[in-house]
Amino acid sequence: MSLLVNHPNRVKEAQAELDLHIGKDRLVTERDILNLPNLQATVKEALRLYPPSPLSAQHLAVEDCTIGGYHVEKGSRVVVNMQKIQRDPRHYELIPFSAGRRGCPGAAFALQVVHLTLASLLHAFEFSTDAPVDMTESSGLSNTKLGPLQVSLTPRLPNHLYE
Ligand code: HEM
Repeated sequence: MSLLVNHPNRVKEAQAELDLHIGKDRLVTERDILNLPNLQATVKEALRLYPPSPLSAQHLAVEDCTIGGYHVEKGSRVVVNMQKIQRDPRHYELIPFSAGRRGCPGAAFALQVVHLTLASLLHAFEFSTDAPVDMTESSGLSNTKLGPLQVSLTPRLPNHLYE
């Protein structure tokens, strides 16, 4: 949402897609998400630039192995810097939920909730701020904005849909 507020044209694009597929006479439902490629791309880009978990969990090497040309000794603990990889054009991969056998088992559920929440907010409200949103991140294992997001919301659907 913070990224979108800083890119008003992308908000307009996302809202145009919502108005086309859903209209203004009803609210978004989970079934609509498949028809919203622009919304899905927006979520992917936000997860690429600001993965909620920038580093993977620690993974223990159970045997000697080679990763990307580096020798990893049995017993080593390996942490993957996913945020760095996602921003590096030489190694670009979209892996906000990590990957492989120990990748996030909640990924499908998380995406379902994020898509529906973002779509519902964009469909139902216009967003405005006095100044660009400060994207400074706090330090820590999870990726949190240093300051809260403060925006003014204006309804953009008929009154009865907010009852
Ligand atoms: C946008 C939301 C979420 C993101 C970005 C995320 C990301 C991650 C990441 C990066 C890992 C580490 C995987 C690894 O190191 O290989 C992880 C692990 C895990 N996540 Fe999520 N997660 C999210 C939401 C959820 C939800 C909603 C659930 C449960 C309903 C969940 C349950 C778990 C569990 C149980 C693990 C540990 C898996 C294991 O060690 O085998 N996550 N998640």
